Amino acid sequence: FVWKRRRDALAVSKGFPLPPGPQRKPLIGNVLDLPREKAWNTFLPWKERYGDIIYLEALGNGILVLNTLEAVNDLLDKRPNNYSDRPEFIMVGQLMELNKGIPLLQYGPTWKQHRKLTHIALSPEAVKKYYGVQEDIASMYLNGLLDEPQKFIPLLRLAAGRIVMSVTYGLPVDTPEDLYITEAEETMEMITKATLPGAFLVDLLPWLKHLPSWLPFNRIHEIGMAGRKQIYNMVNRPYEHVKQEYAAGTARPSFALDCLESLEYGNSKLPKEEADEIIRWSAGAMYGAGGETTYTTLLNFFIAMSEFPDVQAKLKEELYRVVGTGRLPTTADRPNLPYLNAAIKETLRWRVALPLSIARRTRTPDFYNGYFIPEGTIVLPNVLAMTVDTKSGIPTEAFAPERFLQGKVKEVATDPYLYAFGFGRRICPGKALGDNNLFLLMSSLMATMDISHKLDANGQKIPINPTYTSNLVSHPINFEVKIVPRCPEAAALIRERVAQIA
Ligand code: HEM
Repeated sequence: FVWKRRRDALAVSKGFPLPPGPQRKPLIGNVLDLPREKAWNTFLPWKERYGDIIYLEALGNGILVLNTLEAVNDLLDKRPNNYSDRPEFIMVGQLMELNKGIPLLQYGPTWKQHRKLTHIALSPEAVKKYYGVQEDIASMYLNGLLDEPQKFIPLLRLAAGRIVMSVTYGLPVDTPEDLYITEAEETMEMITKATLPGAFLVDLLPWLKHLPSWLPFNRIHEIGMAGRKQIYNMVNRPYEHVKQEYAAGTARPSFALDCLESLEYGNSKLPKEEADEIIRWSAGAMYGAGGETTYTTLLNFFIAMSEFPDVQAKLKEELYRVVGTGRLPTTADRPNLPYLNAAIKETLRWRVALPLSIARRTRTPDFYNGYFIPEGTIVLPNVLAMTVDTKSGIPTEAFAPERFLQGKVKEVATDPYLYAFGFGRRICPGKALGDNNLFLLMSSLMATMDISHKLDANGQKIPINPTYTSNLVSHPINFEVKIVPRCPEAAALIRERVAQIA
């Protein structure tokens, strides 16, 4: 550590300063400048003060905030060997062993093996076989809304969870909540809490993990082991289920089945146990990565539709004109729905689900635009800053799909697909699948439901002022909207569609 600091200092003294940022205090650096919650809100105005890249230091750890797409592309896309590692999480990653899954795996041969499987099983071509499952689950969600519209949030969680479970393990679309899904939800909640900054002292002082477990007051290993058990259950149970079905020849199409076949499970060049481990953990990573992101983006869509009824009216007009009112939209309709496609982009931009993406870490020292970036620096793409639209002329706070439509504005806003799903070699491998989730859920909601503010006893609109969580995936909580079928025929359409599900 001392050697590293010396070398860093040397480079700085050679005329390469660290990037600009708030003044660092001796020893503690910028600890007092960093908020405990939603750091992205603090970073946003800093862009104006310090520029496109900002450097901070907290207890000896360097943090680089990249405020523009250009800086992110220059470093994460064009220098992948140096910018594709993840920061080390001691409690969740090492002690609970979550770093066996793709999102936390360090860039290297094991990560590459996992990613190869995701390319085979989640490529835009491969995920076409899940369109039917996604359409079924979207219509089941609408059916749930007919019966219990006030439960639109838990029902959405269930729908997002079912899609991931069906796609990953081939579980039936009506998989009951208590079969794997509740367990996965509880595990994800535990992981989310454990990764909040400051949750565990051992993440700030890694040497604590070497303290023997028998020491009084040392609960690090006990907590780590309990978390590990929970994570192992989440990863193992559905995988063992699909393996049994595979052996019996009854497995439905799924990510796990594709992987088992592509590695010619049991007959692979890789030793069987190694192949087994790779499939188990690459499948096990999907729930955490795919469920919450879909759910969060849709919640923001519900808010936008209530707050911007004129956009909702335009979406409906387009759907009635293109799809008609006699059936629900399917993925095949997508190319004919430009306004809806622009609304999906706008939902990804308006309240971006991962405002700081997923952090990276530099492997070696680097130089960029005359600045020095030390080895081991945590790199945060400031995606929130990228969502600020200064090009189209439409205020950035407005929910306006028009900002992405050629001919409607002088210059279209930056395409959110360039930042919402990550960057470079670690870009989201579930992008095609996740994007189709968004399309099907949003289009079928617009085709059948009216979404608006709830009214109080005096008939006044109840304002929607959600709080946003401070998690990696920041979702809105504590809000309500009114959801009603647009007409009895739309309700009947949903019931008929659900009755067709085998
Ligand atoms: C609206 C939906 C989604 C959004 C907005 C989203 C966004 C992201 C982002 C921002 C990253 C970080 C990439 C980086 O480090 O540069 C990521 C990674 C990842 N996503 Fe997604 N995602 C979505 C859906 C999904 C789905 C449906 C799956 C799989 C079923 C999935 C699987 C993954 C995995 C495995 C990673 C880790 C990749 C790695 O570290 O190499 N995502 N996603």
